[in-house]
Amino acid sequence: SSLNWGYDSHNGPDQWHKLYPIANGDSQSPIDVKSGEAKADESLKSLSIRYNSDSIKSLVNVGHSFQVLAEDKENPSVVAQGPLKATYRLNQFHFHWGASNDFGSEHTVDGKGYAAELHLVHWNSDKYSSFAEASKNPDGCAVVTVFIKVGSSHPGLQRVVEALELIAAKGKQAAFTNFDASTLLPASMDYWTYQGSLTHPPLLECVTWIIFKEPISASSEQINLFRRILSSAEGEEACPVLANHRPTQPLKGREVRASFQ
Ligand SMILES: CCOC(=O)CCc1ccc(S(N)(=O)=O)cc1
Ligand SMILES: [Zn+2]
Repeated sequence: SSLNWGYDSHNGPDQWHKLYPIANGDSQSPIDVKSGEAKADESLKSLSIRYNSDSIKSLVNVGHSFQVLAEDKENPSVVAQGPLKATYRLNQFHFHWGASNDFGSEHTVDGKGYAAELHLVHWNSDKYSSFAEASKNPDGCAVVTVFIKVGSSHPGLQRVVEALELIAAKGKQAAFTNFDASTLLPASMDYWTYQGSLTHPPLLECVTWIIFKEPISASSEQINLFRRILSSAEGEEACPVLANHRPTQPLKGREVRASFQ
């Protein structure tokens, strides 16, 4: 039976390798970004991000987290350029958080964790016909990543966190439209990039990671609303998702490049 993987001691990151041996692979994510060892690469172009608010459709509780789903068939939201050699379509975005605001991000920078981390998940629609197909290839996916630190309330995030009460229980889905995901991006487009994997099962090594250096801010109340997401279904004893971040993985010789000096 497929392990109902999660983030508890009995089904968490240390157990995943039993059903997903790639967990111990050579190109796993997240990693600790050592800023002094990143290679400044002038050939890295600036990112081209075109998000349109009519491609965002719904919000779903997937048990260990929630996802904002994008319609990725016609007039999609896309990312291109930067380290990418193709156009990648937005499939969904989601967040990772921890039990306290002292940690919760998946990637870290020089050992420092943030309170949360936003992942905007895209797939290579020049070469593949779906996320599932793309995820079987090293050039299949691109995840644009934004660190979230605790500070002032984030206006763009407020619509997302207010909608979470509609999908408190595992499996719940709600309409969520007319949302401009670009409001969640930081002002600076400086980023690090490296080749890695999905950060939870199936842990496929299909991701070009693009990590913005500048975090956005969210209030502790907004981040607290993430923790009201339940891994339990309606009618079951409520089990809040207090944390859903994988520990950093060995770099195993991979290079991290920086788009800035
Ligand atoms: C091919 C089926 O794969 C899935 O459904 C997993 C999707 C999945 C998408 C993104 C990520 S993350 N945290 O690395 O951005 C993990 C897993
Ligand atoms: Zn993620």
